[in-house]
Amino acid sequence: PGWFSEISPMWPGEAHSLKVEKILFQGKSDYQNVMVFQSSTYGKVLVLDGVIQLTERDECAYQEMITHLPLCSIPNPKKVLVIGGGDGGVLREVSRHSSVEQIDICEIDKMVVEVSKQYFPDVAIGYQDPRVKLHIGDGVAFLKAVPEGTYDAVIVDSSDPIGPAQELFEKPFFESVARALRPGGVVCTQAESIWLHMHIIEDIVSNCRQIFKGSVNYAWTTVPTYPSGVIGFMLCSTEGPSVDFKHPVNPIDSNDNNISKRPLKFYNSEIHTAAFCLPSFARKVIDAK
Ligand SMILES: NCCCN[C@H]1CC[C@H](NCCCN)CC1
Repeated sequence: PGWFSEISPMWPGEAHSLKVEKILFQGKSDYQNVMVFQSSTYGKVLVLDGVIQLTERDECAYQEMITHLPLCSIPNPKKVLVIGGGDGGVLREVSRHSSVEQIDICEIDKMVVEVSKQYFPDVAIGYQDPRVKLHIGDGVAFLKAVPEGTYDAVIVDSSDPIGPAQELFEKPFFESVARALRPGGVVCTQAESIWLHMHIIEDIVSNCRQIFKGSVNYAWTTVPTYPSGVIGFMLCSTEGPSVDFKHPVNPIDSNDNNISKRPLKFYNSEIHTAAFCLPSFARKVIDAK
């Protein structure tokens, strides 16, 4: 018992804390320290290098939004690639889309997959979908090997720019995503917090505007256990059939066809549209022409 505090140079001077009931796992993979603990009020918690990745109580807000914001914005997603997302939560959400035929996932750290399957079965259930193909490796290398125009959607469910995910925030990676997408294809990336990282977001937006010639939008959601309580996403489309991210064209089917059989806890079409409404200090930077 005691408290876990998420102290990081990425959010100086502040730290979100969770009361710990029991530490369930501690290990060191080839890439990072991995820990799982039972919290008093948020269920089990996954921590990588001291940074909270997900809790059982609020992971729905992140996994549902990062998945359905892109997939509900195009009429008939068939081929989807997940970069990162080793916990399997995004796979669980992608599986709700019956139009999807192929789900590739490229996760660099095998320990994250194994630990999630053991301690977060309701998250890792996504791996049970027969359409899922798991590749353990570096997302940048994976994308280089992908034939041009392969995917309808790419979801970049990364950790933060300090550590293994650093290159997933840089220009060459965005260029390789654009090449792997079909015309009018969409990408959704984890894009930090408007309260903490406006400078990182500014760089990401500027790179995306140069690379993605369709639309480029920033959306955000609330995740109480992420620092500042919010996290954002970059939604971009390649040149081709236009994509209006703010008005979903592909509603989530009824819940009978998804692997987890559980209903959506967070996402709906109103919150989809609302997610793109930004406070003035953020809109000034993000929508700057
Ligand atoms: N599938 C869940 C993966 C979670 N991705 C990230 C985990 C770290 C988190 N830090 C938040 C830092 C402040 N923006 C961002 C999401």
